[in-house]
This record gives sequence, C-alpha cells and structure tokens, in this order.
Amino acid sequence: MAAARINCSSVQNSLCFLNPLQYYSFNSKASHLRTHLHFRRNFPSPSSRRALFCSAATTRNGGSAEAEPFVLTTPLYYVNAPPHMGSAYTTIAADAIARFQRLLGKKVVFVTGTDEHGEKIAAAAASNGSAPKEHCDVISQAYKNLWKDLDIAYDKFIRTTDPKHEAIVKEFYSRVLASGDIYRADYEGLYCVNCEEYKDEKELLDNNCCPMHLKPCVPRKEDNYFFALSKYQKLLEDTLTQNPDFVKPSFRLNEVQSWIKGGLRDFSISRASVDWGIPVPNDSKQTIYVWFDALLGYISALSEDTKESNLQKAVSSGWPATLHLIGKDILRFHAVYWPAMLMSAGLGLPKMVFGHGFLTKDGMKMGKSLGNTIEPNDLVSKFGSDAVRYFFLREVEFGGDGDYSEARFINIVNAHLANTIGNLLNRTLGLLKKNCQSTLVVDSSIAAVGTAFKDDVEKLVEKARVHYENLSLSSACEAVLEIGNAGNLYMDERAPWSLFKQGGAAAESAAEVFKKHTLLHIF
Ligand SMILES: Nc1ncnc2c1ncn2[C@@H]1O[C@H](COP(=O)(O)OP(=O)(O)OP(=O)(O)O)[C@@H](O)[C@H]1O
Repeated sequence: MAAARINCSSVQNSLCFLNPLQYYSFNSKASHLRTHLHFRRNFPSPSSRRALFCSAATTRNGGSAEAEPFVLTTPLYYVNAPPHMGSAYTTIAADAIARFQRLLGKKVVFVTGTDEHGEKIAAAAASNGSAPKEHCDVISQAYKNLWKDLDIAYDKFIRTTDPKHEAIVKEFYSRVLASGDIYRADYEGLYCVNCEEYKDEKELLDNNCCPMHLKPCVPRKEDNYFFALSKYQKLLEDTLTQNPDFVKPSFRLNEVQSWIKGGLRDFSISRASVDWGIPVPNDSKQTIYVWFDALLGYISALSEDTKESNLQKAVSSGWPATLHLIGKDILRFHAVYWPAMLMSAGLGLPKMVFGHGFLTKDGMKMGKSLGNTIEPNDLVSKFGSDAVRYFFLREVEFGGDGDYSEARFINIVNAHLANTIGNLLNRTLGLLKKNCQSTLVVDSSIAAVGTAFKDDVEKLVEKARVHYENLSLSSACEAVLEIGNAGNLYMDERAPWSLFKQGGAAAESAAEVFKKHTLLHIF
C-alpha cells in the first residue's frame, strides 16, 4: 500500500468528499501551519475513496457510473436586477451537488447563466440610461462576481445574448414549427408585467393582483405565435406516470399532475411589442418570448464556443440534462412546457426537475420584483462564503421554504462550523504541529482498526452519501456534523494532549493515539 503525502490543501480537498463546503473555518487559522502529514490511508488513492460511493452509483446507472456526464443546471437568472440571496440559494445547492458528483468520479457539467431578453430588461436599462446590452453586461457580470465570492465552480455560464444561443433558439423554433406545433392567433387577457405572462383570472388576487408580485395585471391584446401545448396533454400525463422521479420532491409531482389534469392551454411564445429579444424566424416584427428563449440556454450552454455551433452539436455534448434545479416559481415551465417543447423538437427529456422552496422574508418570497431581498455580498463579506453556503444548505430543508434570521445564522455557524468541525481540525493540526514536527507517519494496518469511532464514521459517510443522492442536503450536512461530533468525542476520550505534556513514553503513546485517530483517514 503506497504512502500518501498530504498537506493542508489536500486535507481541505478531502473534506469536500463529505461536505458541501470546500473546507471549514479551520482553513484561515490552519493554513499557516504547513502541516505535512505522511500517512498510509485506508483509502490511499482518489479512486479507492470514490469506490465507497461508486458501488451505489454503478448499480443505479446499470453498471456505467463513468459513462454519462452529470449535467445539472440552475435557472438562467433574469438580469432585471442584481442577484440576491434567493438566486444564490439555488446556485449554492447546485454547487454542493456538483462537488458531490465529482467526488463520485463523474464527469460533471454544471450550467448556470443569465436570461437577458424581454420588456423588463429594456425598461430597466432605459431607467438607468443605458442600452439593453450594456445593462445586461453589467448585471451578468454581477452574477459571475457573486459566484466567485461564493466559491461556485460552474463549468458553463451561458448568456441568452450569446450569438451561439440565438442560433440554437432559431433552429429549435424551426424544428417545432416543422412539427406543426406553432400557429399564429390573437390573444387577449390579463398580463403581469413582472411575470411577463398572461394570467388566468382564477389565479389572481383581489384587484387582479398577481399572487407572486402583488401588483395588478393589466389588460392586453396581442397578435402572437402560440405553441400547441394542449396536443401534449396525454403524452405528458403518460410520461409522468411512467417516470414519477421526473419531478421532485414528490409533493411537487402531485402539483404538476394536477395542473395537467386541469387541462393544458396553448401558450404564447412571441411578443409583437418587445424589440429586445431574438427575432422570430421569418417574422422580424415579433421576438421570441421567454420560454422559447431562456430554456434553450440549457442546451446552448453545452455547445462549444465556435461559429459553427448548432443544435445537433450542442445536444450531442451532454443533452439530456441529468438535473434541472429550480425554484418552485418556475416549476410549471420546466415540468410541463419544457418537456412538451422538447418532445415537439424530437429531443430527449431531462431526467429530473427538482423544484425547491423559497427563501422568504416576513413570509413573502424574497425576490427582485418585490425588492425584499437579502444581499449575499453583505453576508459573504461579514461571515465568509463557507458560513453562507453551510447555513442555507443546513437550515432550509431542501424542497421547503425557509426564513432567514441573522441571530439563527450566527448561532448555527458558531455551533456547527466553529465549535464542532473547525475545533476538531484545529486541535488535531495544532497538536501535530506542536508535538510531532507537523509530521506523522500512520500505518493503515493499525489505523483505527477495530475502534467504534471508525465504524461510526464509516456509517455516517454512507448516510451522507445516501442523503446527497436523494438531494436531502440538510440531512447530508447533519451527517457530516455528526462525524465532527464523533471526532471531538474521540479526542476528548483519548486526551492525547495530556500524554504529550508528560513527555517520554507517555508522549510516544500519544503519537499512537494519533496513528489511530481516524479522522484524517476517513476524510
Ligand atoms: N426567494 C427565493 N428563494 C429561493 N430561490 C429563489 C428565490 N428568488 C429567486 N430564486 C431562484 O431564482 C429563480 C428565479 O430567478 P429570477 O431571476 O426570476 O429571480 P426573482 O428574484 O425570483 O425575480 P422576480 O422577483 O423578478 O420574479 C427561482 O426559480 C429560484 O431558482
């Protein structure tokens, strides 16, 4: 068995194995330690560490854990305003899932980006005296900056103003047209400018207010192109019956099934009154409306940045996606409109759409239109990205809603990250530095073998794996925290510091404790 030499940064990387966080608060304190540990590990190579996870992944994928890339997407965020904690929430969750899948040894393609067309963008640009594209450049960059500050490791960032995207949208539109699913008609109804869609009167509040944006919808009449969604009613019903995992969590599947059961209406896919958009092929007076534009970003993101990008090439680079991660506000579009559009274009459906809940403020969805947002930049600069990432993953049951409170944030971060995980790593590395010249050779044949600690940690690793697979991110964090608690308890029981203090034979025996100290082996 080969000995492995690791330094602090490899300890940190190994921690991602278990955790949505890249590493814990120990990083800043411990990076100066320059601790070099030589040890033989129970899992000496990355591939043997992955084996723990891959056995299950292999079974699930019918024997080809490495074969298909894991393609996951966040929504393409609308650049009507800079990002807020709600946009960050989806992206943090996606990043944690992407890291976990990479640790399984999968090739991951993590797609995010910005949706940049439409009436609201043109209006936002006009209100600050800039051209729409200029406005989009600024806000899109604000998203990229925030992802950097939050340590988000995306693979593809697509902007819907990217020329390769426009080419793919037009091609997709033409395919659907050729399937006979696009027609032209007059439409008259109540329109929510913030949702940029016509609403059914029965879904509106008093005074025709949109339930999401609390602003009155306005009567509007337009000559538009429509997509014949109603033709796909039966196919969608059958698809969901045969693939109940298509929509998660399962209670959202019920919602989607009841929408479909209630009858599907064709929907408008162009706007005659909006210039800032991709022109409808063969009708430059109309621009393509949001869903036939933004949703295609998931495919165009896969395309290489060449002039020859086309739908087929993009599709062959990883479509269909494995997982669309979205907020419940856009579930209908992803779980009903999008699969029907893909069927019409003859393309495969994504494997899963997961609709998580809302971060709320005073019970209302936090959002750009309501303006009741929390600034992630403020949180990151005050508490650091690990704390922000951890808090929202741990605190909000993934799928449900969650309210933010600063007092709760501070309590959780102190108790879990500083006092449990950070403390365990600091005391371990601190003792090594002080007593072992920052160096330790551990023989895996004796390392923690037969200790209850090792057994407990291995069970917890498996527990975390299962929770990650099921996208139960809060429970995965909990399992990791339990490992930290078990490690601290183990240290307290063995108290190697008092043996080190005694020196001589006692110090030798303390070093033995370290050899058997499983934490670094397991991580
Ligand atoms: N409060 C929130 N809680 C959780 N996720 C959110 C929240 N707000 C936005 N998101 C994420 O952003 C997506 C919507 O992106 P969008 O850019 O339209 O943001 P928005 O703030 O909801 O905009 P608006 O308020 O104008 O409707 C959601 O599907 C979800 O992924």
